[in-house]
Amino acid sequence: MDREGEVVICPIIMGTMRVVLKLGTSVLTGGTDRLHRPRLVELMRQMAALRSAGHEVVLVTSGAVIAGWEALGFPPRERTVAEKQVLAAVGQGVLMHTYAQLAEIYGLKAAQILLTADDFRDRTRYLNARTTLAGCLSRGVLPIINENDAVAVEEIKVGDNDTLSAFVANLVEAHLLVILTDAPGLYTADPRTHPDATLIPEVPRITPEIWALAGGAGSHRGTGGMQTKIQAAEIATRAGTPVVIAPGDADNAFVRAASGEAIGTRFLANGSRLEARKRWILAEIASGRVQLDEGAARALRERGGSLLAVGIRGVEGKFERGHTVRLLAPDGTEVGRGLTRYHSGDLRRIAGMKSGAIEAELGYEYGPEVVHRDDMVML
Ligand SMILES: Nc1ncnc2c1ncn2[C@@H]1O[C@H](COP(=O)(O)OP(=O)(O)O)[C@@H](O)[C@H]1O
Ligand SMILES: N[C@@H](CCC(=O)OP(=O)(O)O)C(=O)O
Repeated sequence: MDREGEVVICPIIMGTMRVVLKLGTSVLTGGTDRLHRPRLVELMRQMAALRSAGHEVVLVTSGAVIAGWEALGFPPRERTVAEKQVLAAVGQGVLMHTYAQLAEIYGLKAAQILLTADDFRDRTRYLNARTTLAGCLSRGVLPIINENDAVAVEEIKVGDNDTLSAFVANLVEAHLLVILTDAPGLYTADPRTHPDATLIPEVPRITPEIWALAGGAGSHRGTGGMQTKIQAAEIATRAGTPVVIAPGDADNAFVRAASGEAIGTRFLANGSRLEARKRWILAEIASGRVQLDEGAARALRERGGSLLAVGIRGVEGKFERGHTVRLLAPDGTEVGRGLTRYHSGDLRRIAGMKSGAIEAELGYEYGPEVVHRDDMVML
């Protein structure tokens, strides 16, 4: 294999970039019911080309369930959760073995990292995952991530790998997230059902109109269709990471997207890159909702204040101290997200109270700020 020649086709990108690549089932199968090996070879070649040009690549890959289907011979459709988990458990091994072999061809070592929602919710696990990923990258190892489907039940799952890839992009503070799929990008409507739909090359901001473009779940093999891809773009761009959704079968698609070439749809970063702690707050799955009154919403938005109990009108959901909650203005818009210092039961009791009354009500207090400014991300 002419590796030298292949590496040359990666155009020069200034500085070192850390790029997260997400490969959906649709790309890995090429529309079939099994892993499409030639396609995997080609994608690994592109990852190796970026690495050789001095960039860091983190792969988030689907494909465990489909590989399990290939190995065991029964399809995932209409199977119980336990049966799908068997497919994923068998398939993940096959998938990883395939990647490890391909990586070897290009002189790369691959590492498997399986994550679930708890790894983003729990600060210690989050930091552990970050350390492992950083260690892999600094040693030139290619981290290959999937959801830990074999053990994750619905309640603790991220649920789809588009969202997982955005969480990972946050975790590693990526400069770019590239999502390769079987569509040429975001279209004005689902191109499967609307042949006259056209490509949207750039999305400066994710508005309700953009959300409305996403049809339901995509192919019968994929999980979330375009909806979860827009959700991923929203999570990543809010933290300052641009996102490209591009066709996995296009020539050199990953390298071109990483090089800034116009391919697929590019979602521009929303503001500057967030600091690491705030990325964690954004990446975390919000456990509850706190409704603010007009004055509190204004204090947070205009004066950069912390949230005090007196400005809280209502509390929804069950959450512990230190969990992320959504902060909602009276009109229902999300003002921001932050780590709460009081659990949901306590917060219901002290909502609307002046700070001085908290201790008398609860018998203790964790300070006047329910969500401190330093633990908050404004949206
Ligand atoms: N507005 C849209 N633009 C492009 N594709 C869309 C749109 N709405 C829905 N889709 C569907 O999303 C599918 C890709 O999602 P999915 O099947 O989950 O792929 P993957 O396995 O790559 O995650 C496309 O095949 C397409 O049919
Ligand atoms: N974790 C699953 C894939 C879940 C998923 O989101 O799939 P896809 O929509 O194809 O990216 C698997 O490995 O089969």
